[in-house]
Amino acid sequence: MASAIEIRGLTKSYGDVTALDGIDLDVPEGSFFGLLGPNGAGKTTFINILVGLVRKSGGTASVFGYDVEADYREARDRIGLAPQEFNVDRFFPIREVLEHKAGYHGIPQDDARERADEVLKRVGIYDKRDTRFDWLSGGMKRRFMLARALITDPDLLILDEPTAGVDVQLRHELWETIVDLNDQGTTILLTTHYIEEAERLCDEVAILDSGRVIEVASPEELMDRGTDDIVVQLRDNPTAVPDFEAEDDRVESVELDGTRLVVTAHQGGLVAPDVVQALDDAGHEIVDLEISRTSLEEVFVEMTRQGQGRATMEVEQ
Ligand SMILES: Nc1ncnc2c1ncn2[C@@H]1O[C@H](COP(=O)(O)OP(=O)(O)OP(=O)(O)O)[C@@H](O)[C@H]1O
Repeated sequence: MASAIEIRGLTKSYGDVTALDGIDLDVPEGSFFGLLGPNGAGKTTFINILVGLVRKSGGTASVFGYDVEADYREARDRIGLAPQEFNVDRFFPIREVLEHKAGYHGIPQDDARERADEVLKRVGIYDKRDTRFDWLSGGMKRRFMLARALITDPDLLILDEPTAGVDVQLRHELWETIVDLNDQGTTILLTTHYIEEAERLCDEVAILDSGRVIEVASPEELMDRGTDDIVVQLRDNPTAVPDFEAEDDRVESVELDGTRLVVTAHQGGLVAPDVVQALDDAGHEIVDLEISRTSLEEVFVEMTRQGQGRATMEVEQ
């Protein structure tokens, strides 16, 4: 599949600080791609290089085959960016802000009005079209940021923490809108501190830590790397249970505490039936069984722990 984003040996230094330390990355066209990393990992720097706000120190970066510096205009016109910060002109009605933005990207005035109305409807704030940005609620501001990113009908939509600080209801609405866009072919690059967001939405995630890509995988693959707990409640009080560790190399540890048995294993869902069978064969009656899956968050924290312990991810409340 062609790449929407192709990065080779990308570096960026701010004086003594190395923000990006030789990144290689391919984001396939049409994918929903997550960029995860603790604070200071280099995510914003990466995005800013793609949209021409920051000049790279070395390496190459292209968007749909256009170099982000040499072919700046072509590359930039294909990208819609919803940044973390509200960098919006606050003195004009939001529909006008959108029309200006469209004009800047070469969209004729009549089409610009039509597009502005369309994207405002799409994100559900059309009735606020004559309101100034400052007068919108926090959630409406987030919606507006998405509308502004969509005004040029981009092939690549970059969302830098699009749901930061919004309530659960709106988060789900924004997710729906974004998934719709992806279904229609828009490539999405998402950074988020909400691990659940990445887990739900992304086909693939890259984990960035201290300016390096330490992993690229699907959320499922990453979760399979962690261990799950198979918790079995037995009726009797056995002194010994079958040697699960010796029988299955996916099993990491076994702990028996009275009638409670905990088998910690990779791919717990697949190991559990064998555990049940072995216990049954050994004559133990099972009263209750529960599998607690490792979360992407646990895997993430483990992977980025070396990065000076700065991993600070939030969990949705
Ligand atoms: N303009 C700048 N001048 C100097 N250092 C900078 C500048 N911008 C970023 N940095 C540094 O580069 C590193 C990467 O920062 P960046 O903002 O890209 O990380 P991030 O992953 O987006 O973090 P966060 O999740 O906190 O937004 C950090 O050490 C940061 O302090």
